[in-house]
Amino acid sequence: MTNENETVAMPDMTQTHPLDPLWSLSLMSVRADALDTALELGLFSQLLRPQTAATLAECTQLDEAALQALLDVLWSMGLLLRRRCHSRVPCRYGFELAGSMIRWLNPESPEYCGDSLRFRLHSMRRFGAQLPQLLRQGSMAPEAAGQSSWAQAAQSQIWQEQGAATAGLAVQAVRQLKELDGPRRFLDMGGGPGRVAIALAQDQPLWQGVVFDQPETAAVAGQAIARAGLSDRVRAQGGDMEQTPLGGGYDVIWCSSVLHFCADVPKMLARLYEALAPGGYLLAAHAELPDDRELAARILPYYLPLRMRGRTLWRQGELAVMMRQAGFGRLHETMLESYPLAPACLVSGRREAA
Ligand SMILES: C[S@@+](CC[C@H](N)C(=O)[O-])C[C@H]1O[C@@H](n2cnc3c(N)ncnc32)[C@H](O)[C@@H]1O
Repeated sequence: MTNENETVAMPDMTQTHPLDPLWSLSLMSVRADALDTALELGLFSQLLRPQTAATLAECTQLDEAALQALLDVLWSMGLLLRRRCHSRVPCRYGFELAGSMIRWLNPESPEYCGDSLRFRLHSMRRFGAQLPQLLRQGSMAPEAAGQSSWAQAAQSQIWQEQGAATAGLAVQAVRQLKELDGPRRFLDMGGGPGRVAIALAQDQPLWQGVVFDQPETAAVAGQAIARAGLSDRVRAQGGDMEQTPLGGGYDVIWCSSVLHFCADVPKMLARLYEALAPGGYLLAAHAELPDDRELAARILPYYLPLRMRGRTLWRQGELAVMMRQAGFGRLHETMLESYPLAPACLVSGRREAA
């Protein structure tokens, strides 16, 4: 109820409302639930061929009217194609998984990402629910993600995200390096399940490589390397990156989303520098806190849990400065727009030839 003295906002009919970005948050949450539900119920594999809500309801034993409404939402999200079946009323539509989504959402595809999508959604929601408590009580324990959870992640979401994005980005970054013809050696530091290393070895048939990670995760990588038939050129090594000898003479070290977990980053960068052969490159891909607000909006939500665990997200450019201080030359920064979940900055640096 308003009284005479209260004012009423007069929105501009032709513009979106200033509250639109906040209203969108609730709508986004429904979209996320729609995707989560479709993945949980295995709807996308049923939608590899065209289906109406009625035929899909019959084979899935789901409610037709509810399914119709869900399919419309999935179509509006660009996940399904929708075609009108007949020119009659009420009109019927056939739905089918959109061609651009088949590689990510068909469970039979080697690039299937359904588990990682669901995992990220659920873990972000769990974290979000703890926010008030975290603000009252202070940071979460830094070791909330212990060795076993990294090994588990390596078998599911990290494997899928490496297949969807990280491995391809690493291959492209390595191809751009100069003076690296012939047989070379690479290290994937904190490489998780090893899909990046597998892709690098497949792209560079003369190269040999090592995936270094904590022992339980390195075991997961070792199995993947064996399945890929690459055990003669790539091996997995278990250890603690800050303590265990890393070997030496590497021509390329790839290191993505790992340095956040180091207690002493300058010391770790010095170790990586020492592990390189003269003329070798470190390629370090990590999210940074950008100065640009819109870019920050894409990055900060994903890294809020990490920061609340007391881990560091460097300000834009800080990693490059630390690399320079560690002795790296030819520093170059590239924004990786298609890094999993949020953009990251790839900083490359060279151990200059003696
Ligand atoms: C966010 S994941 C990144 C995995 C991979 N580099 C990628 O970009 O997909 C971080 C990785 O660092 C590894 N890691 C964390 N602390 C480590 C340590 N002290 N020694 C070795 N590896 C560690 C984890 O086991 C995990 O595989």
